[in-house]
Amino acid sequence: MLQVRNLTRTFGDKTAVDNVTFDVPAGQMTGFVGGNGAGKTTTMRMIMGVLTATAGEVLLNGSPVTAADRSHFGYMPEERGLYPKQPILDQLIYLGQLHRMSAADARREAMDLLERFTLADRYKDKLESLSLGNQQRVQIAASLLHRPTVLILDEPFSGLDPAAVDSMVELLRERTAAGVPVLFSSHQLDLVDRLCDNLVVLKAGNVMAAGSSESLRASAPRRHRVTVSPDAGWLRDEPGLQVIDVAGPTALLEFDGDADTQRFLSAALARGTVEEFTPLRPTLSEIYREVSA
Ligand SMILES: Nc1ncnc2c1ncn2[C@@H]1O[C@H](COP(=O)(O)OP(=O)(O)OP(=O)(O)O)[C@@H](O)[C@H]1O
Repeated sequence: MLQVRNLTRTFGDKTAVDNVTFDVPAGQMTGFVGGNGAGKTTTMRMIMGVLTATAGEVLLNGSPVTAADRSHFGYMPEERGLYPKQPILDQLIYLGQLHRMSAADARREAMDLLERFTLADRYKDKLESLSLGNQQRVQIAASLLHRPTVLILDEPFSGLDPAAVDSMVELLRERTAAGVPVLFSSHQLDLVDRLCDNLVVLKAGNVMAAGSSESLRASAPRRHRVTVSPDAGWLRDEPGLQVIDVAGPTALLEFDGDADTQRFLSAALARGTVEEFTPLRPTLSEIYREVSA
């Protein structure tokens, strides 16, 4: 487990990251979301040690993370840093060797990753000859090559077509299942919904919500959709709930924390027919919108 504890970073008199605390559990994918300038990249840079923290610390399995630990991390930085003029495979092998892989192992792993990203036949090509999306696939291969113990990925999905997103998702799921903590930032909330076991929401350098998807969903407002007849007008006067929206016989209700939904259902049945009474599970993107509003 990777733990971020009270991380803070100031630039002059601006606090970009302000006392940020969250966990990236082993074997889970943690989505890191927040608007432009929220502080995601700055936090990831501090986790990787490429930027010093003004305060706070990063722990790996309970101990302060060391340079040796970090050398086993996989990092996909915001500023993609490969060499445009070098052939793809050569530079992947070189990067693997920097992580103490043998040339043969690095070649095997690199070709396997290129295969999965349908780039195997381009292995001799210079990086700059690839489309931007394909360059991005090579960047991903570079961060996964040495079988990292922790993955820190800054916007790994940006610029990928749906097929590449699927390959990336499959790869990340494999690594996660093998026990690797994965933290990735994204503005693509549909992907975050699809992938995340955990979510961290940052706004102006502060954590607005953090935790497992289940706990965040459980602590979100309890909403139900109800369809009643002959009319839904009486709902507005019902205690213990707010009517968020009404369209004809169907209403979106938000119950107070301690309200008894079964008592409400009995009351509704006493007034007529209840066609539908459905608890709504909020999506992570709805939770994100709620907490960062
Ligand atoms: N080197 C720097 N010098 C001064 N300010 C910086 C520096 N790096 C980041 N900042 C500021 O810190 C804040 C957080 O930026 P950061 O890049 O971490 O946000 P982000 O959440 O990754 O945003 P985006 O989604 O747009 O990539 C911003 O206001 C940014 O301008």
